[in-house]
Amino acid sequence: MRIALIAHDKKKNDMITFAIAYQNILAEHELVGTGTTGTKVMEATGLHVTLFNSGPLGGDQQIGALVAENKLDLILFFRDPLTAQPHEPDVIALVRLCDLQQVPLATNLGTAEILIKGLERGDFAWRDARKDKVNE
Ligand SMILES: O=C(CO)COP(=O)(O)O
Repeated sequence: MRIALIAHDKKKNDMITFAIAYQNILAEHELVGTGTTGTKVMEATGLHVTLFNSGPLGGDQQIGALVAENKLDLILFFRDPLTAQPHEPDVIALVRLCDLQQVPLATNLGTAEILIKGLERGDFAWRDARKDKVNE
């Protein structure tokens, strides 16, 4: 599965803690991420993350473009609900595209834990049939 890792600044520690805790599961999958989040996850875990731009510089939109083509299977996007983001429209657009393509999306640590355990259990097998199929 191809997994996107994104975290707003105040949620980056959550993402690093999560990536360390579930490193063994994440290692079995292809990881992509926004610039700063992906770099921090690589430094903390040694896992490889394909990097896109930083979120405010278009990274969310680049990841959204992959979702639009149904090329992502899981998005872990830890949002900060207490800080205004200059690129809020990009954030909303990414969430919308996940809904469009039925791509599982966690916007907080609690949901991410449940989804990653589901991933380990094989609950994402249905994605194999849908992968790369757009708007069906
Ligand atoms: O802003 C972000 C998501 O909206 C995250 O971007 P960075 O990982 O580059 O900080």
